[in-house]
Amino acid sequence: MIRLRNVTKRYGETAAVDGVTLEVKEGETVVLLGTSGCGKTTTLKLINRLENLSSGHIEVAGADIRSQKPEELRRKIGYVIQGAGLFPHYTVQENIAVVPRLLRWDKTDTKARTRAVLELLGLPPEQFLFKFPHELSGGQQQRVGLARALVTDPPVILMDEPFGALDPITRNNIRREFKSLEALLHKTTVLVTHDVQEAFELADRICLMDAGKVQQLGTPQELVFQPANAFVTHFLQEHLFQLQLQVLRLHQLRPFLPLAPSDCAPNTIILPDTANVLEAMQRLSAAGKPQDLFLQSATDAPARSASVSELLSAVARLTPTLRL
Ligand SMILES: Nc1ncnc2c1ncn2[C@@H]1O[C@H](COP(=O)(O)OP(=O)(O)OP(=O)(O)O)[C@@H](O)[C@H]1O
Repeated sequence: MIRLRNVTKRYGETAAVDGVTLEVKEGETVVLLGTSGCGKTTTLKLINRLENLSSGHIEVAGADIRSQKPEELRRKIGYVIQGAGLFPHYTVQENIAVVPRLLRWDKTDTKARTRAVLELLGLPPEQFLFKFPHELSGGQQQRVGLARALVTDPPVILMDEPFGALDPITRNNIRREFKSLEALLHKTTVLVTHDVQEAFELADRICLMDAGKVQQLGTPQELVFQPANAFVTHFLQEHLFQLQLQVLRLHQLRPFLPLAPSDCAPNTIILPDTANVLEAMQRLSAAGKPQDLFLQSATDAPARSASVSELLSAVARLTPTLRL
């Protein structure tokens, strides 16, 4: 759906983006991750032509971006920026209608679609349509920003630090909601963040950048267990144990876990074996007393159960097998 080939952007002598090759498949979420100044935002802006390429090629939906007018290209792309970027003197309704108005949509259609998209994002229209941005919380503003990007139902969404301006708790909550949003499920998405946790939570694949170059493009599990070079190892080091637990699914631990007893204790925590190990640990520790976890499987594989220590020792036995 989006293809970057050997993309470079120079500002004078500096290459902000330096020979980036990257493909984002239809329906996939790729997260551009890296420290400040590594070229994430510039890469995003090259895709929707807010910046022009110095060299290389970018295709969106099979067509070279330079073969189409920027307005035409941007019709296929929703863009969400940090701090939502709402117009302060426009109401929520007017903010969301900006693009439909440019596209000369029928007013009744725009209103209906605006209401639908607000509902989708958990903002009851009767309560929010006529509010101004300063009357909204940061999280609500962010959702309006997302509504604005989604209102024309574009196949591609670009997001630049969409949760960057929020406090950590709101950020976590919105991120969780956002992940389960039906409206975003099938969109081809490129999201920029410098937050490692956020990248690992949201990405199908992560593109880790440094100094304008791609250091590794891979699934979260590949980055953790098969880092491409010393930079990747060093970048993830601080969070490594948590990331390992986050990328491992319970079903991967199956061979190393005891068979469940035939009678499941009444206070057992039941989780599907597609859940990640971190979630399982969090559930077990939140219980406040020793409990067992029961793994529920969609297949008819024999049932497994585990205590915290059994989970940890299964992780220790599995992880060496995942390294190159
Ligand atoms: N318009 C510009 N003119 C000159 N240099 C620029 C311009 N835009 C970006 N740069 C430089 O290009 C490099 C990459 O910037 P970019 O904004 O893409 O990084 P980033 O990874 O998104 O950083 P951040 O997380 O801080 O937003 C930086 O060194 C920046 O100073």
